[in-house]
Amino acid sequence: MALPMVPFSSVIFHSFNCTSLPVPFTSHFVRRLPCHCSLSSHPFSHSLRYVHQQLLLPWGRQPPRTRICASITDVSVDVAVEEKRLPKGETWSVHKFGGTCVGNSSRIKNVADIIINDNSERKFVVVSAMSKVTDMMYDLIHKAQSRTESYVSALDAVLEKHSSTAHDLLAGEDLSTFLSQLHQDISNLKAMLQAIYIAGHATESFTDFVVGHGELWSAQILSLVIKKRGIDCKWMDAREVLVVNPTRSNQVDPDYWESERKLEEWYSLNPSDVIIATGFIASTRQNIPTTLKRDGSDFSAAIMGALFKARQITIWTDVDGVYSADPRKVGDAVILKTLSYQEAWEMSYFGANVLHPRTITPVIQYGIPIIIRNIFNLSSPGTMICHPSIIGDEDRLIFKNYVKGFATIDNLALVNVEGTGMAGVPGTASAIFAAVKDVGANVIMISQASSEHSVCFAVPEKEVKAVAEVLQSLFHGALDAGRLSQVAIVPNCSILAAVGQKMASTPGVCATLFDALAKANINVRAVAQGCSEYNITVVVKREDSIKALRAVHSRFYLSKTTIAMGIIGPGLIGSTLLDQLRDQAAILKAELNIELRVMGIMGSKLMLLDDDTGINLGKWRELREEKGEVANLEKFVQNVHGNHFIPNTVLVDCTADSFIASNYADWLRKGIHVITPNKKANSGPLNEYLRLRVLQRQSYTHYFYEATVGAGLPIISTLRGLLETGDRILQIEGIFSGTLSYIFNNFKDGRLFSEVVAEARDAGYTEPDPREDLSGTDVARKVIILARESGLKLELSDIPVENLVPESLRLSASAEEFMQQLPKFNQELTEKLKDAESAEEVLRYVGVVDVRNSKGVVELRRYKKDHPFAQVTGSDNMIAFTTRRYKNQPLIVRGPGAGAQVTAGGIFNDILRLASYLGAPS
Ligand SMILES: NC(=O)C1=CN([C@@H]2O[C@H](COP(=O)(O)OP(=O)(O)OC[C@H]3O[C@@H](n4cnc5c(N)ncnc54)[C@H](OP(=O)(O)O)[C@@H]3O)[C@@H](O)[C@H]2O)C=CC1
Ligand SMILES: N[C@@H](CC=O)C(=O)O
Ligand code: NA
Repeated sequence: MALPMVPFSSVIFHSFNCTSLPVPFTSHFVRRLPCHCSLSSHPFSHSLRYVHQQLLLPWGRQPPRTRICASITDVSVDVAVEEKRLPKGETWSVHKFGGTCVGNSSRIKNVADIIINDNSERKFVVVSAMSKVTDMMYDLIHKAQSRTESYVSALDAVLEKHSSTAHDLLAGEDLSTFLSQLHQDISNLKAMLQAIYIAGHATESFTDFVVGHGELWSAQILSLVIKKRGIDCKWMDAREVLVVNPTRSNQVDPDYWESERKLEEWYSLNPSDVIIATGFIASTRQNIPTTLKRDGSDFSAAIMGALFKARQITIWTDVDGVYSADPRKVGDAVILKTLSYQEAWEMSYFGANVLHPRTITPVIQYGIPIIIRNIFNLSSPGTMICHPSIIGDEDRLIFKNYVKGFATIDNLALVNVEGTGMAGVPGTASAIFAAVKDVGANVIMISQASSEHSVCFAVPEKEVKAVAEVLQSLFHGALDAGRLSQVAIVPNCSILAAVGQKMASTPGVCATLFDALAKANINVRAVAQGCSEYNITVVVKREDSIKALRAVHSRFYLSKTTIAMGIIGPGLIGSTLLDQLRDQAAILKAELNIELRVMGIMGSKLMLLDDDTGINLGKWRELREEKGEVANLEKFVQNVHGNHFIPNTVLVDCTADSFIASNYADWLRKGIHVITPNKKANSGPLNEYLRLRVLQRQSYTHYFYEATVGAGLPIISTLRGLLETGDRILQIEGIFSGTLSYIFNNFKDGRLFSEVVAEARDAGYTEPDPREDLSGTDVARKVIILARESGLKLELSDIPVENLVPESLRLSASAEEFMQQLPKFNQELTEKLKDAESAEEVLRYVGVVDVRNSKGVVELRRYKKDHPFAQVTGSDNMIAFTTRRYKNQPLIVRGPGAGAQVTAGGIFNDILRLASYLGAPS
């Protein structure tokens, strides 16, 4: 056969000899061939035009994408039919709009806008039924088969919903065409439901036929709305194209081959740049209507995307994208910009609101990206699920973070089959899981110790009873004989899964995960790491599930340390600390990724609580006035620690209160870190102190108290450093009181003692009650703290103290009264000063920890004017460590040892130390 000249490029031609043209071509062609004319007598062009016209007739219209050319010889006409095929690939994008997106008239309009406003490429649009319609349709079936007559009124409601939507959106011929189709469908459905009502039963295909109508109507309405706006647009009943085969597990597998063939056929008859198709519904090979089951419309979009080899598929929904964790559980969860197909797969398995895993399958082989976007927030770019190779450089870096998201599955139980008889016995695992399958339980995670002594797996809590019974009965012989020691059930468990590309093969990921859990005081019951490398799964107690999720999320994914803080005692030091936190917050966040959120501030009378993103430190004082409530320590701790989204809690005690200090042990036990400048706990009863230390060392909670000695000066840390590196402390001697240092540095040149004390108090050096300083008790507490730190087991009462408070003022009612009375006693101190001065000496109030002799002392001493202690000025502390290494020349730390700024700075430093212990970058 001679082929015609083919004037078209890059199109597919079928060539026919006119004698062998298939029906309907041949019949039309031959029938209409004018018998009066001989083909050869026609000029070529005329014949061609004629053949062209004739061959188009079978379609009854002009298919613009079908062109025919023919060459005519004396004996035959060679016809080439250009079957302009479905243009595939780059030029198409697939969009899927879920039920909420087309939930009412204005939303349908909005969808039309989205489609129309972007004419950059051809669009294949899959729509679900209007929201709630599928449920309404299932309800019709349910009512009819349970012989409830209200199916008739329920059907009327379906009719009303669609007819009123159509009236809102359409007019003229479009409206009447749609309404007539709608009425026709409704009357067919009525007949069908009546049959179901009579039979009291609906077959699966009847059901599928009925429920699929929601999509038929929404697709028709949307296509008419778009057409009304002047866009050429076709609607597709996907049952004419999508062919699926049912599987045993009540799912369906797409028949791509057949679907593609049907799609091309459909398209050649309905060519258009915008196609609106029904989601959810399909046909079997036998042409019986069926559905794609759960999440069917997403699946429809993915299959169509694969058939078109679309550039991308956009799933329009009502969330901004895929979150790094369930945002209802983790307030800091963020929208992921990208996810690999496998990551999306894993996330959805673990219950994240991503896509059903089967939705991803059709697109993987073509590497078609799926974008999840929020129709109600077009400014959000959404989450792209794609092959890692197509992610841009910036995102690729994020990809390298390895861990993408976290999810939990609750209400599980662990089953642990254990015993020596399992090792090396082939078939044990298979027997276990065959039995589990027989009772219909779903195994969610399996872990077998390499010693083969135990197989442990997780099943839904509601299935565990049956599993336990079947295993007990299966293995009762082995249990009786002792080959198996137990079939144990651990109820109330949850699974926490970390998902990320290559995560499982990257050094340090597991360690960080477990470290985050340990630091949040969470016990791990079982572990499984999929060989797929996309997932690490741990089993934790149900009640720890959210805490575990938050701990790993904040530690890992966000790589920032978020700490919930409660500040107790917003007095001089506490409020200065709050101001410092306020001023430094942005820098900490930007440079160290540390986020400190003050969730509560409590004084002795009022407290201010926040349970969201933390108290605004710019106006906490006003907020306390406005919203402050009666102080209640229990409620305060519960609010700060029980906060929903932050895994780590620290309570900062800025009081001088013994009762508050007596709670530390309880807080540490609860996993709350404690930081304080309050000396009461460490200088209180020895047994309580020792208990606190043991408790703290045994847990993963931290207790820091640098500011208890020398305020912001590094005294405790220096001592710790010496001890931990193996030095031995011989003596610690120093000026430990900022107040007394200030007093004796300024009590000269004829000044009055009481006047200088008042200055120290005004400067914020003194304790809330200055008698604590003047009595030497404050220094004695510091001596005890350092003595105990050095290993001495001393009580406060073991330290002899020289008390500078006049006897008669020791019992005066208040600090104020004491200050008023003090001037009466100036003479006594002035005489001591004169004595010292006349011997060319200075007075210094010192404390000594004599480690070699296990004792301490606090007293007012006289020093020669060239002694280092004589050189101090202002509120300086000077602490000299004499050690085995620093024997001839002591290690000296000197600087201001009291005052609001330096003390708050010392506490702040402890907070940052905690953050770095919890994983903040250093
Ligand atoms: N000043 C300094 O240079 C240094 C001080 N420190 C220590 O810092 C701590 C605070 O000192 P400072 O700020 O000067 O003292 P303040 O008296 O100024 O503040 C004490 C705060 O504690 C609150 N408070 C007291 N009892 C309770 C309670 N039972 N429950 C809740 N809140 C309570 C008070 O609340 P309210 O006002 O409502 O009564 C007040 O806000 C002390 O332990 C001190 O030893 C440590 C090193 C240096
Ligand atoms: N009142 C104390 C404050 C620091 O602990 C002092 O004066 O040193
Ligand atoms: Na200090």
